[in-house]
Amino acid sequence: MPQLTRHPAWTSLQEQIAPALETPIKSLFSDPDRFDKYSLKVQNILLDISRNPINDGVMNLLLQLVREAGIEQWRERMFEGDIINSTEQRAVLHTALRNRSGTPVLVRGKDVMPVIDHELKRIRVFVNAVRKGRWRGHSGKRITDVVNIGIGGSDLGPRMVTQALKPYADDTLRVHFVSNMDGVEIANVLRELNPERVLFVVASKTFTTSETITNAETARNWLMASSFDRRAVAKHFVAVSSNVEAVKAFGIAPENIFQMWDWVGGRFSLWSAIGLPIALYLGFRQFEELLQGAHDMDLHFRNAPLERNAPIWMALTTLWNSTFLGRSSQAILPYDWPLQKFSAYLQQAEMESNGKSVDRDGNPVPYSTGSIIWGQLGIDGQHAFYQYLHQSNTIVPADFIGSIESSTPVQGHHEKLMANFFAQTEALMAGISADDVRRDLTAKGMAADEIERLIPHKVHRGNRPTNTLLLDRLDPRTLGALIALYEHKIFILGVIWDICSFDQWGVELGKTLAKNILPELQSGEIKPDHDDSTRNLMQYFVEKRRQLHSEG
Ligand SMILES: O=P(O)(O)OC[C@H]1O[C@](O)(CO)[C@@H](O)[C@@H]1O
Repeated sequence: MPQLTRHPAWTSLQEQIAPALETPIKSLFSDPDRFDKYSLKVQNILLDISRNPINDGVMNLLLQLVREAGIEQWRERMFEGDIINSTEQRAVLHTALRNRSGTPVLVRGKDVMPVIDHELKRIRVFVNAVRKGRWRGHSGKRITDVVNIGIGGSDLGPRMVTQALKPYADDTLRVHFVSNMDGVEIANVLRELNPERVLFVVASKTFTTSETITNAETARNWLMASSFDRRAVAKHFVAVSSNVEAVKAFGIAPENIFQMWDWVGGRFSLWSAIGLPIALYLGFRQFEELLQGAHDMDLHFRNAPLERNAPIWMALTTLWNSTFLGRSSQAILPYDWPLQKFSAYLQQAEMESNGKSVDRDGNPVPYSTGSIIWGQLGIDGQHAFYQYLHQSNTIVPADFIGSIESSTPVQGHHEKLMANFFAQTEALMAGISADDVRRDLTAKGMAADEIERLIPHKVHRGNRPTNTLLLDRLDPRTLGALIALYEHKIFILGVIWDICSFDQWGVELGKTLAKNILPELQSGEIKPDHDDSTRNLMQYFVEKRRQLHSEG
């Protein structure tokens, strides 16, 4: 498979860079059909990409490029369970986890749907038992609180979704999340809980992740300290993992282990038993709705023509803005309070997947790959970093996500929120010229010399690209579709960039070094083979710590 730069469309697109940078986006709207051409409705999501520096010629070339990169073949290979995670020799089948169509999916000739359905059934039975009070704590009390212990993909998905769908939860169970190695987090969570009524879900695909195992051990000690016998673990701990032996060694009974498989990447795993906290919190039916929404998006991605295919559009706008126009970051800006964690979730999904610099064959790629994903709730961001978005010299393409109906309507709020939503994307594209500033200030009666002094500060150059995603409302099905939309975008970009989006070797080196450093911090004997800075800092840490301890 040739690298991106060898495709004919790559060369043609290079010639389009200068004109795209010189052409104001708003001038592209001289085409009266632009909005219709560059917006589409998929499930309950209206996607508008018209405010990007992309004209019809560029769009055609981008579509040619994605075809030349073999997206149609790669897409089928993914859905069909082919081994496309080449460095780990694995299939990539988060789509099978939400396959509601009843069709088989073969991995190395074996249908994986029966094991997926079996595990889903186990989740349903377990969730119903806990929620209805048939599954009780060791002392016979009803479970009231679920604590998910996991990190990265074993945390961010369930954490984001449970928050996003809070309006759909009842009062049956509370959920809490512990991911951080800093003991402050677990201490804060445990302080609020009654050990007789807690269910811990230890979520770790590998069950070797040091943060998770450390937190799980602390939770188990806390449980034991409250005068329970060891058998209590069976009623208060379940695990989700593909490493059954390690979970058993930890002391969790085999019947309390929910399975995941090596063909599910951690950051794509909320559709598996990693979603257990979601199902416990919302009930199994709502979890199924989430799966259904994602499956509907899968069908759209698989079947809609590339010309009007939402994940393809999302990928192409990012590709054009980043690899071609050099805009290396992308802001995710939800105007839906429940989507608070959405940018953090996408940060892992996209940056862990596409932050690569060699192609599938290990050759360096001569172009930038994955964007820097960041963001927060848009309305709060307006009072924090939007100044930068509007007037700095760095252009940050942004996705604006809002809903037509609030999932928790409160009189007088939603229109005001959405007025800001529409205003910001309009301002980012259109800006305000010196003439307009002059006219405004003159109308306000300001003195001419004062006006001229202020003009350069008040001008907004505009021309900043945005995508708008307008949801009917943030319900489980729509959220499922929204997440799947971004997952496919990530996949498509990986195909175009010719990188392996499904491994994450870049997280390993730091983990290995931390393992080596730990005994040195514990013993206080710092080895000479660190670089000077690391050695001196560790030495300072050890000595200062000793001193602080001795001072009490
Ligand atoms: O589920 P596990 O195996 O504990 O891994 C947690 C996270 O750690 C990572 O491997 C990165 O360190 C992620 O890819 C993963 O989501």
